[in-house]
Amino acid sequence: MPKLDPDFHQSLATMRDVMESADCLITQEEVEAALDHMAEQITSDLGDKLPVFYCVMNGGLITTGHLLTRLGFPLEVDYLHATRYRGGIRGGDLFWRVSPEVPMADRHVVIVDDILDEGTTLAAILDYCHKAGAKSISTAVLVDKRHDRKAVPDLRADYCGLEVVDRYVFGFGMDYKGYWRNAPGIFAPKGL
Ligand SMILES: O=P(O)(O)OC[C@H]1O[C@H](OP(=O)(O)OP(=O)(O)O)[C@H](O)[C@@H]1O
Ligand SMILES: Nc1nc2[nH]cnc2c(=O)[nH]1
Repeated sequence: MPKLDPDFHQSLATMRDVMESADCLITQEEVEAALDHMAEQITSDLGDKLPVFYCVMNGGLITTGHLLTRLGFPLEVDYLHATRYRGGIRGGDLFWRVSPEVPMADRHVVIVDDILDEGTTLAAILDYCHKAGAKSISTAVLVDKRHDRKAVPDLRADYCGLEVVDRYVFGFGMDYKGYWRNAPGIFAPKGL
């Protein structure tokens, strides 16, 4: 019989406990309503522009999927992978893992991410889009975290679903130490 790995069981128990004891900040119903509203605004602004949507992996995956199925107009989808938290709960230098494949030049570009926190990630991606010659650049984030530590003062997304308090959050694409991106709503670990 194979030996059981004690670290595995410890991690499983810890991650179950994180979810069970977490505070639910935003319910799935509230997230869905926010996505409906974002989709209406985006449709009205970009519905006749054949835009390209770029998902910021990994966190943007779930927001992008839910948002795109609400958009009833022709669009293209691509992704880019830039990360600065890399499984931790504090941001570091931005690391570009994968650059976009669909060229941005002369296109209406929409960047989709899960969260605008300090804004370092979004600011760097905006810079990339400008340099790549996008015709217009729009940003869509599911949540904006309320605090005064933005990398660029007053940095905002063009389309923002919800605001969250200044706590480390997970769910709907956002991870806690790599886990629980699948949590259906937005949660904060107890005590964080
Ligand atoms: O506004 P900022 O403080 O720059 O943080 C926001 C970014 O942080 C998260 O990504 P992360 O680097 O954790 O990578 P991930 O998408 O793989 O979780 C999130 O998905 C955003 O892209
Ligand atoms: N999961 C997660 N990722 C982040 N990236 C920046 N802020 C956050 C946060 O609060 N939660």
